[in-house]
Amino acid sequence: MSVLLDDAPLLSVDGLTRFYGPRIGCRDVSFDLYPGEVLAVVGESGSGKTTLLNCLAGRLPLSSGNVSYRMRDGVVCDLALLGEAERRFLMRTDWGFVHQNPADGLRMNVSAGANVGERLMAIGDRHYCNIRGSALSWLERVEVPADRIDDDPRGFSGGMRQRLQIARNLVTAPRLVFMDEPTGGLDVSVQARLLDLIRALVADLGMAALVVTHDLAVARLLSHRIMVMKAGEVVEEGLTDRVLDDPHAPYTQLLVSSILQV
Ligand SMILES: Nc1ncnc2c1ncn2[C@@H]1O[C@H](COP(=O)(O)OP(=O)(O)OP(=O)(O)O)[C@@H](O)[C@H]1O
Repeated sequence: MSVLLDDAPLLSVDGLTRFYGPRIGCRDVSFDLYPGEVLAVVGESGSGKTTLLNCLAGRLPLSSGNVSYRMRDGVVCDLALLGEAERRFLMRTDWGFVHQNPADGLRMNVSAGANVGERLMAIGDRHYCNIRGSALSWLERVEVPADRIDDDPRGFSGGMRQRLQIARNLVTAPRLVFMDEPTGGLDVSVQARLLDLIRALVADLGMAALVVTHDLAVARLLSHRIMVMKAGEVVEEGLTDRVLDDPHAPYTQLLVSSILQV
């Protein structure tokens, strides 16, 4: 995949380190993410992918390092200095977070339409007809049948729930979306359709995304760039096709040749 990049990074990460007591979660991770760019983070279980994602999304405090984000008005903010209310506002508007388990990202006891509409209300939309109309068009976009708009997601299949979670996240046109194993736990055929959908939406909306996955095929399909982690540290980073076709680090070579089960 290729992408035309803005010249200033959206997210800049410098020396991000997170310990759990004496145990390393991730150490000295640095990278820039540009608008419209999709970065995959891969590595075997315990390599620090989730820790990194949670630190970036403000769900875990850093032990050291710095994460800065370029706001819509162009101002670059140190995320550690944002207040809780500002961070929550960012999370509801300019960012999305797609969880592996849709139940973690949806309100399971409210309707599909309300799940999507709620995010619009968070950015100030109060007009019922507009909200319902946008919810309906997003449900169509993610291939949830329109006649399910008033049903709650408890009655949805795993794939439908995940598509609804994606609609809920994308309805506010976020500039950055974090995805944690977005197709994990789904049947292979459901995964393939969902991946096509995510790929098309990310490209259409021009969002940046950070996708954590243990599946190199997912990384290949979705990402422009890939970062390979081992034992909490980045061992290789580069354009996805280059890294997967010509891995330099011995660990990446093992991953690619599937000797390691990630
Ligand atoms: N809450 C915690 N308390 C203590 N150690 C933790 C905690 N969460 C993660 N760790 C440790 O941090 C390291 C990185 O774990 P992390 O969950 O980030 O890896 P991962 O690559 O996301 O793994 P998986 O793919 O299995 O989710 C591991 O050694 C793990 O045991």
